Amino acid sequence: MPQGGTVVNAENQFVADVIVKDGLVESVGKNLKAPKQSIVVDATGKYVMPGGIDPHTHLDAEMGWGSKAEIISTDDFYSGQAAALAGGTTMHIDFALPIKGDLAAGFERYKKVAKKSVMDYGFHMAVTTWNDKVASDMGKLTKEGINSFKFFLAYSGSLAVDDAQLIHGFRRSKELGALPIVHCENAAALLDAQQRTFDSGFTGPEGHYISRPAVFEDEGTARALRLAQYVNVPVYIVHVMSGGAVAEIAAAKTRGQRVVGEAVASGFGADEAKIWDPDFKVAAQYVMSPPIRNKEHQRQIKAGLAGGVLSIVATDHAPFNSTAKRAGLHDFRKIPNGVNGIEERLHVAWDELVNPGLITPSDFVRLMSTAVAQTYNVYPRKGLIAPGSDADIIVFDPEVSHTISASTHHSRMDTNIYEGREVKGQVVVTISQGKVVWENGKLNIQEGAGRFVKLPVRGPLFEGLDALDAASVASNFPYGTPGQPVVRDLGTTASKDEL
Ligand SMILES: NC(=O)NCCC(=O)O
Ligand SMILES: [Zn+2]
Ligand SMILES: [Zn+2]
Repeated sequence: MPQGGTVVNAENQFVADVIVKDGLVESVGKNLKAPKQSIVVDATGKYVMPGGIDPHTHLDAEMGWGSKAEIISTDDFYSGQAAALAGGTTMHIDFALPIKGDLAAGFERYKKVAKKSVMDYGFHMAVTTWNDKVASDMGKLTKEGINSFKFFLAYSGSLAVDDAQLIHGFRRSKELGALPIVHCENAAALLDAQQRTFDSGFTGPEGHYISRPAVFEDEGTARALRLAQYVNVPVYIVHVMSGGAVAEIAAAKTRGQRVVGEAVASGFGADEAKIWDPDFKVAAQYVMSPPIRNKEHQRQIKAGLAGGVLSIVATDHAPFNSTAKRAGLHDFRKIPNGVNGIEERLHVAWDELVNPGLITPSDFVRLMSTAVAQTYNVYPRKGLIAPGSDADIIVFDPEVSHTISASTHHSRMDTNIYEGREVKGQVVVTISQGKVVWENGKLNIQEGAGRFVKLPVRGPLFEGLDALDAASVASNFPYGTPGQPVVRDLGTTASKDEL
């Protein structure tokens, strides 16, 4: 297996050989003798890293994301994962969506469509309403390998929850030791701004950008964080796209909250001006929510990643091809929201973060793989190159340049938001479950070889929360006995004006 390369884990990097056996890393060290029949990959002068883990994808997603049209995303679990492997991602966590609010029915559908998988995957479950069955299904799903629940504060009328439902969801997630995940935007302000923007004649994709100013994301992020503080539950903020949201997360962490901030490659590696392109096909592919913002926001997101305020880089790969995007030809509110990224994530992040010296290769491994494995409690099985860990490994050549294009990518998308971008650094070999699945620009994958990775609840993020609970109870009872109601003599007969 990889010989002579520089092994890079989140904590360190060192020159070593890696021996793989039966899908696991057997040994890591210098001058190891490769067992007979084993495949040797010459990694001299290259990096050998844990396979990427993308915690935010929407394959075979039966939602138009804001467009309300029942549109299915262009990549299914076969094509999306093929693209992932070609880009060095060896596991992803997809968002199972409820069917008419029914979590159990939604999860059954996703288990079926995932059968065509070629690599390991997990699931989050989205919660889009609140009732006793939702609360009960959340408990059942944690027994089936789901340890995180998604709440959208946007997409009114389809996926959005209100504050009361969010508080219920936070409380139930905490009870279960499951991580609540939030899409943060202000739904009411969005509806107001979208209507006013459309009425002002901005019906094209640029109307999407105009009607989702950063303040809506900043407010939604602050609200989600404060309600998580109220419930005292760890919280994961998806696709942070604004500098204000980065600042809200930094403030929450400073006051002691347990927050995982997620960036997405498009949030710091795509050109926000393209949504103004006169060609609808070009512009519409950049419609995602929250929108791709300007270079100053992108700078703050990169600083957040380099400085540890943001912990993870994902993609939010929600691929809708140019035909699907035409649902909003005359009304930007009907354009299915989403961009590609599952194949480009490592390349764009390396080019934007490592090549300019903002982060080290070890930081890169942490952001792209290790922090995801730790957040979702599958470390060190995943996210590490060490004996006993899964043999999900990539060989990365930092010297090779290549150009990103829909004409060569492995997604079924007919567009690519990074079209024509030249990047320095490329995944040249991907090993998944101990097998070489990507080498010399060729995939060698097998439908059905993918495994559903059950994600355990009550990971490290939930350790010691009760002590915090006790402290917040005490701080709410500056007088009297914490937790004890005050006993008063209210007399026995109500006065006549009280009757
Ligand atoms: N982000 C986006 O525009 N589409 C995917 C759905 C979501 O994550 O909001
Ligand atoms: Zn979202
Ligand atoms: Zn998403």
